[in-house]
Amino acid sequence: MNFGLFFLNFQPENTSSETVLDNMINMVSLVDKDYKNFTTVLVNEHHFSENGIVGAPITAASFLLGLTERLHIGSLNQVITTHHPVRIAEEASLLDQMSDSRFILGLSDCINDFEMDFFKRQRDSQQLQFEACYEIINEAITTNYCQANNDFYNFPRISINPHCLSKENMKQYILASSVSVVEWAAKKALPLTYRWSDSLEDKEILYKRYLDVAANHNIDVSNVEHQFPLLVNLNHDRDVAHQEATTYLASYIAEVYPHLNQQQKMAELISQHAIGTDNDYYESTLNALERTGSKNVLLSFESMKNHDDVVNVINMVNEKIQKNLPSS
Ligand SMILES: Cc1cc2c(cc1C)N(C[C@H](O)[C@H](O)[C@H](O)COP(=O)(O)O)c1[nH]c(=O)[nH]c(=O)c1N2
Ligand SMILES: CCCCCCCCCCCCCCCC=O
Repeated sequence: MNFGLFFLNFQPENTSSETVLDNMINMVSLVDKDYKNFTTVLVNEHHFSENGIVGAPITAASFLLGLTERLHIGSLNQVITTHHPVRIAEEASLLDQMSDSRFILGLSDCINDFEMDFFKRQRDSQQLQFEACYEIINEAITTNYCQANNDFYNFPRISINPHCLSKENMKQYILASSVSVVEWAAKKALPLTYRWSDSLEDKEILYKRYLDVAANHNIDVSNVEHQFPLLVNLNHDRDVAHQEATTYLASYIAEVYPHLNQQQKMAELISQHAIGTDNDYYESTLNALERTGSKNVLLSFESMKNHDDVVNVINMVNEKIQKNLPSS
C-alpha cells in the first residue's frame, strides 16, 4: 500500500491564494524531506471558482517536482477532453525527463458541462473525444510519436519532444468520473482514482462495474492499484474536526452538488472520510479501501486549520506505516 497527499487548493474566505499555494508548497517540501513513508503528491484541477484555484495541475506539479528530490508528483485529474492531447503529452514527457521520471499523469474526462461548452467541445460525443485524446497521449508517451485521423483530430506523424524516458512505465491514473470511463479503463487495465466527493456507495458501484467489464473481456486486473483520496481532519475534539471540515467543504458542495440536500451530502462526506478523533477513521477507511479495491491512499489535510496539528497527524501516519512495513 502506498500513501500520498493530494491537494484540492480551495481558497476559503479571508484566505489569499498565496497562502493556499504556500501551504501546498511548504507541506510538500516538508514531506519530501522528513516523511519517507509518503511517496506521492497529486494536484487537483478545478476551474473558474475558489473551490480549487489550480486550473493547471501539471504546471503546479512541475514547480513541486523542481522543489523536491524524492516524491513522485503529478496531476490528480488533468482533464484531457478539453485540452489538446499533444500539449499534455509534451508536458508529461518534458517533466518525465526533468524530474528523473518522478512525474505521475492522472487523467480525467471533463465532469462539468459548462467547461465542455466553454472549451467548445461537443457534449454528445464526449466519451469518444476523451478516448481519442487518451489514445494520442498514450501513443506519444509510449512511442515518442503520434498521429491522428479521426472525428476530433487530424494531423500527420509528429515527434513528441523531448521523448518520454519512462514510456509505458509512466504511472497513469484515470479519474472514475463516469460508468463509461470506468468501463473503458477496465478494458485497458488502467488504475482508477476515485472522486473524493463521490459517496462510498457510488465508488463501490464503479469498482464492481470495473471488475465485471474486466472479467467479461478476460482482462487481468488483479494487480491494478486504484487510488483512494481521503480527506483528513483529526482533532481530540470531534466537533472541531467536523466544523472545520464543514467550513472548508460547504462552498464546493454548493457549487458541485446544488441539487442535493447540502446537510446530507456534508454528513456523508464527514462520515466517509477521516474526519473526527483518532478513533474515528481506521475501521471506516479500511472498509472503504476494501470495498473499492484501493491499494493507494491519498490524504488531504487542507481543512485542518492548525499547521502543527497537521504535522502531528502526518508524523503519526508515517510512524504507523513504518510499523506496518513487512520488514518491521
Ligand atoms: C496509517 C495507519 C493508521 C493506522 C494503522 C495502520 C496504518 C498504516 N493501524 C493498524 C495498526 O498499526 C496495526 O497494524 C493493527 O492495529 C494491528 O495491530 P496488532 O498487530 O494487533 O498490534 C491502526 N490500527 C488500529 O487499531 N487503529 C488505528 O487507528 C490504526 N491506524
Ligand atoms: C489519518 C488517516 C490515515 C488513513 C490511513 C488508514 C489506512 C490504513 C491501512 C493500513 C494497511 C496496512 C498498511 C501497510 C503499510 C504500508 O505498506
